[in-house]
Amino acid sequence: MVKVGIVGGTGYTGVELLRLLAQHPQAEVVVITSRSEAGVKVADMYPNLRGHYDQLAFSVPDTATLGACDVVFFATPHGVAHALAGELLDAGTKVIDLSADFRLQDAEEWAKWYGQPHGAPELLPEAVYGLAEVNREKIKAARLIAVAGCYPTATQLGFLPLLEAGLADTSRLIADCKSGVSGAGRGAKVSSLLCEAGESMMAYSVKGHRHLPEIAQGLRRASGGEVGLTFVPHLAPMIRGIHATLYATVADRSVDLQALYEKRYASEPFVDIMPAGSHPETRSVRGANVCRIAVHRPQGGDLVVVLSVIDNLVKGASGQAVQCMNILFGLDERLGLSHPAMLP
Ligand SMILES: NC(=O)C1=CN([C@@H]2O[C@H](COP(=O)(O)OP(=O)(O)OC[C@H]3O[C@@H](n4cnc5c(N)ncnc54)[C@H](OP(=O)(O)O)[C@@H]3O)[C@@H](O)[C@H]2O)C=CC1
Ligand SMILES: CC(=O)N[C@@H](CCC(=O)OP(=O)(O)O)C(=O)O
Repeated sequence: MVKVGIVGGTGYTGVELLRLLAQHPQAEVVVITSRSEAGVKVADMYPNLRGHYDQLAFSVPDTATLGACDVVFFATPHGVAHALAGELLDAGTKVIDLSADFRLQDAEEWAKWYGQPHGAPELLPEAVYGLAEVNREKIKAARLIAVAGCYPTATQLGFLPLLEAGLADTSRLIADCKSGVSGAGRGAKVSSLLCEAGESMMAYSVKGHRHLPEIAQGLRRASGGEVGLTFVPHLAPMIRGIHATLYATVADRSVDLQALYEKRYASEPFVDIMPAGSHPETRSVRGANVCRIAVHRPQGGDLVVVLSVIDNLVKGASGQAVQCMNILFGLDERLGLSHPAMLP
């Protein structure tokens, strides 16, 4: 059994980790932290977990207790893992960080986008970007994993086959993405209220969103050169889900894009290339660790449109983190993650 600790157990990604790990046959959550709910039993706060974690209670973060775990997940706001990861790694505990603390390789770029100095630049060289579909071998040997962000997961998985094959004009890529409101976290915010987010939709951070450098970093790695990316996120009136509509110019009209995508992801357990002409819905991945992709070339022209959907809390965060844990500990990658999505 892998002994698991979770820092930040009361947020949406923390409780989603608990839900997924409740069915994991080879992992046991032994520590879960919350400063505000210390002493409260997990199943008293989250009744969906009754019968699964009846003895487990929140405790204040303590590196000695967390350091006795095999792996610690950080489901915390940006900056928290910077402060604690080093001590845990020294204690021999693996760290899987769901925040963006170690996703950007350049500490100065991180500071620019996150508005604070990077708190642990010395750990950046060993941090492995947690997107199994590009980094599986590195994840196997990692101590510190920076789980890919939600928009970056949907966007990178959608663009990768085109970029790796050198088919797209990388100077002009467009990612038009919609997210459910749970992407904003559980903290109270006016913009997350039902009366603000329901029955309405809006773009935000068009000038520059902090996921732009993360996506661009991944696309540069895939294409082997600079990329020109326009990324526009939108808040959509749903709870879970990301829908990415991706645009790229592919001058060679003879390429069989369906075959290209099917081949690229043929051995990936969590990427589903849908039949030609499909329109994947976010509800088809709700609760599941799956990215469903459809590739289109409208009117047979130069412009390729890729549709990519994930559940932001599963393949975009906690499911992806469990997938990384499975790889890291030499387990079957699908453990705890093979359930289908919820419909309706
Ligand atoms: N929501 C989403 O769809 C996605 C979120 N993420 C990332 O995952 C992380 C968590 O997100 P989410 O679950 O939405 O976050 P929330 O804001 O909902 O939850 C944050 C959790 O962190 C704890 N926490 C806050 N400050 C500290 C601190 N200084 N030290 C220790 N614990 C702290 C809180 O508990 P307490 O204050 O009681 O200690 C709480 O349990 C974020 O970095 C987010 O960007 C990544 C992908 C998708
Ligand atoms: C709808 C919404 O607000 N989404 C969040 C992104 C989700 C998230 O938490 O970002 P990380 O993956 O970097 O952790 C945002 O735009 O800031």
